[in-house]
Formats: sequence, C-alpha cells, structure tokens
Amino acid sequence: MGVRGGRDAARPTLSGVNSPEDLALYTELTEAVGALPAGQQPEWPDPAAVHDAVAQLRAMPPLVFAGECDVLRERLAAVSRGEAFVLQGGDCAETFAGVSADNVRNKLKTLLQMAVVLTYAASVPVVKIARLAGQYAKPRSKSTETRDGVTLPAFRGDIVNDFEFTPGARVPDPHRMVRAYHASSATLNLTRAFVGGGFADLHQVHAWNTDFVRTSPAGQRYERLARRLDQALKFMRAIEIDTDQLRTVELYSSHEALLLDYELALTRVDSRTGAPYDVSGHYVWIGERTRQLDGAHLEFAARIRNPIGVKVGPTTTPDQLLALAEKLDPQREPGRLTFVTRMGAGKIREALPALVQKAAADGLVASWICDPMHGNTYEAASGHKTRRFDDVVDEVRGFFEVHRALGTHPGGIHVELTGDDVTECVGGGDPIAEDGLGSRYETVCDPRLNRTQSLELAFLVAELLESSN
Ligand SMILES: O=C[C@H](O)[C@H](O)COP(=O)(O)O
Ligand SMILES: C=C(OP(=O)(O)O)C(=O)O
Repeated sequence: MGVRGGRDAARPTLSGVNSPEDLALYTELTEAVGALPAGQQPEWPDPAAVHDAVAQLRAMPPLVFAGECDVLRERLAAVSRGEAFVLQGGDCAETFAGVSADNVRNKLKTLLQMAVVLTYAASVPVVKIARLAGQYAKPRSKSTETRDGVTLPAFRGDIVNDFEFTPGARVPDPHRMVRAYHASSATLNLTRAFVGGGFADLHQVHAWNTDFVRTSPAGQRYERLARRLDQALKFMRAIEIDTDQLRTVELYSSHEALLLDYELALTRVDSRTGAPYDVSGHYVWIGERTRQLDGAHLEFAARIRNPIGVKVGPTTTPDQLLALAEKLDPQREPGRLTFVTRMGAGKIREALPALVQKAAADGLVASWICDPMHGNTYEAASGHKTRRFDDVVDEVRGFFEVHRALGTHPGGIHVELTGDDVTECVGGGDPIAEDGLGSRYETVCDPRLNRTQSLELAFLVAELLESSN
C-alpha cells in the first residue's frame, strides 16, 4: 500500500519513537498549534487521561512511512499537470465495529472497480486514495444533539465518543484515540495484505464484481468492460508483454486532520530529511469548518510535509483561496496542495470559475478535486440525512464544465461510499426512494453512495473523461 506490492517498498525512514528529535518536534508543534484557536475539538473531561492517551500514542510506531507520502506527492504533481486523475473515497465516518475483513474487502472492491472504469476511460493513471484507516473524527454543525426532548453532546466520531444516545456514551473519552490508532493499524495491515497479496491483481477484475452489484445495471456494464480487459490482457500476453506489474496497485490512506491531540501525537521526524510528517495517514485534509487562516488546523497542516488537501465551499473568495495556498504551499511545490471543492450542485457553476481563474492567474500549482457530497445534503421527510444521486452527478458535471471552459484540469473526485448495499442516498440506476431510506441506513454521520451507485458514478465520470480525451 502506498507502494507497489513490496517491490519498491519504501524504507522505514522515521527515527525512533520519543527520540530527542521527535520530542523537540512535538514540543515545538504543540506550542505553535496550541497557541491558536482550534474549532471542533472535544471537551475532554479529564486532563490526566488525555495526557496518558497522548503518551501512549507518542510511543506507537508510525502507520505510514514518510517515503510513501513523498511518492504520493509525486503522483499528485502529475494530477496538477493533467497527467493523472484522483479517485478518493470511503466512509464518511469509519467505526471501530466496522473493522472487519468483509467491510474492508468490500470497500476495496468498490474502489478497485471504480478505478478500472476510470482508468479505461481516462487513459491516464488513476491515483487511488482511500478514506480509510484514520477517518474516525467528525466535525459537527452543532455541539449537541436533541432527541425526544433529551439533549446530549453530539457524536464526534468513534475516536472521541460513542454513537449510542446515552449520557455515558457521549462523554468524550481520550483513550478512544488509542483505540482509533489500533483500528487504523488493523485496517491498514489488512489493506496492505489484500493489495500486496493478489486481491488487487488486474487479472482478478471479475472477482471484484460479485454479490448484489453483479446483477445491477452498473454491474452488468462493468462485466462487459471486464471482458474487454480480459481480451486486452490475453493480447498482451500473446505478444509477450509482461503483465506482472498489473498484479498489484498503489493505494494510499487519507482522513481529515481534525482531532489535533491525535494528529500531533503521530507527527514524527523523518530521519532522511529531518522534516516532520503526520504518520497517521499518507494524505490528510483540512475540512470546510476548520480552515480558518489564523486557526490551529492550518498551522498544523502548514508544518507537516504530507500532501495536503483543503476543502473549499461556496463562500470561499478568490483572495481566501490565495491566502490558503500561501499558507499551505508557499513554495508552490507540485503535488503538495489539493483544493477539494464542495460547492453543491446548484452553486458550482457560479462559485468555482472565479476561484480557478484566480489560481491560474497567480500561477498556483494545486490540483482540483470535486467532492460532490458535502454541498448536497438534505433531510428527508423521514428525518434521514440524505443526498440525491442526481445532485452528486450534476455537481461533478458542473466541475468538469467549469474546468473545460477555463482550460484547466478536473483532477479527480472525492466521494463518501461504502462497499455494501446500503440505502442512504436516493436515486441511482437501481433507484432508492426517500421512503426506502430506512431499510438499510447504517451510516453514523453522512449518507454514503452504496456500491452500485458508486460504480454508476464511476461510469458517468468515465464518460466525462472520455468526452474530453
Ligand atoms: O461529514 C461531514 C460533517 O461531519 C457532517 O456533514 C456534519 O453533519 P451535521 O450537520 O449533522 O453535524
Ligand atoms: C466533513 C467533511 O467535509 P467538509 O469539511 O467538506 O464538510 C468530510 O469530508 O468528512
């Protein structure tokens, strides 16, 4: 993972835990970041417990290596030049209960199927980034939740408190950060094993199209594509082209760098370069609610060397965009910065052009990725938070239209999805109606595309990519 099945496996490059360098870095970072206002942090009730959990985290080995983050930065540099396309996806909020072989395998299948569809159409490499192995913290619109007249602290992700609606469950518990580390570690371990052990082998292209998705319209369309790929592989073998390098893929982990106690504890010095890396994931992003220029989250992101994303919503002004780039990527280093737009289907065509034009005029080298989920959430009559599949598609279309009109590169998509047959978003080719949302609504935060809807979206994006080739 992050490297091709061990062949070019990155060397472990980080210095030992609690080394003098790591200690000095931790002190410097906590002072600089801690001096600034930080939104969306839990109110931990017991400072001694926070201290203990952070000390445990600081003694843990890194989850990823700095060298892997550097390779991803190079891949994203290709995206910024229009030579590659990003597929980023996974749960809105991972859960501890969701760390199971089936769950991880199904998400992986979904991403691999989508990647095949996109690669075939884009004719450029698809950079695969999973929202996985760390996506445990959630920003919330309100700090409390009220049900039937009872008000409790909001659920902020399994890394902070429990989803169950009881006073005890909702108390923030810092030791959950240690559980999140172990859950991320188990997830990454299994993912690396799947990817390196043959599950991601392109020769297995049919094996990912199993169970309920196979009989759906998108699954059948996929099967036809997979047969064409079989033919292409047979042809390559016949003319003695080595197809061995198709036996594995590069896949990177990502999550929102939201919970600062956790991210700071997992930031370490890279022994090759002396530079700080957040080793909780390959790629981290700063969310729409915490991207204040004078805030703690941007300060943290500015100080680490990982590739960084920042969400930009419809209220972002061109000057704010430039200020974000100045803070996060002052050297204008290709691959360092990605703008993840999340405007809403109704706003993207008006809001995006001024930002893209300003970035181009100022010579920014950032990539642009479309998150068509977060600007399109609404509450159904049943009370379920949902999104219309048509709005998701329309936002992606608007994103492509704006970039095509301006001659810039639509660099990828960032979606909330699951490998299961859930009923959380309405519409799609195997349509889910609003009154059917309750039948399998399993997300603990925002609604995700199910596997069929995800595959269908991939085909629609593939058409957009093809029409611009
Ligand atoms: O995933 C994103 C946010 O955490 C989510 O949209 C916030 O949802 P809320 O408005 O229910 O708090
Ligand atoms: C919270 C998220 O998005 P945003 O910051 O764009 O609302 C998210 O991607 O989980």
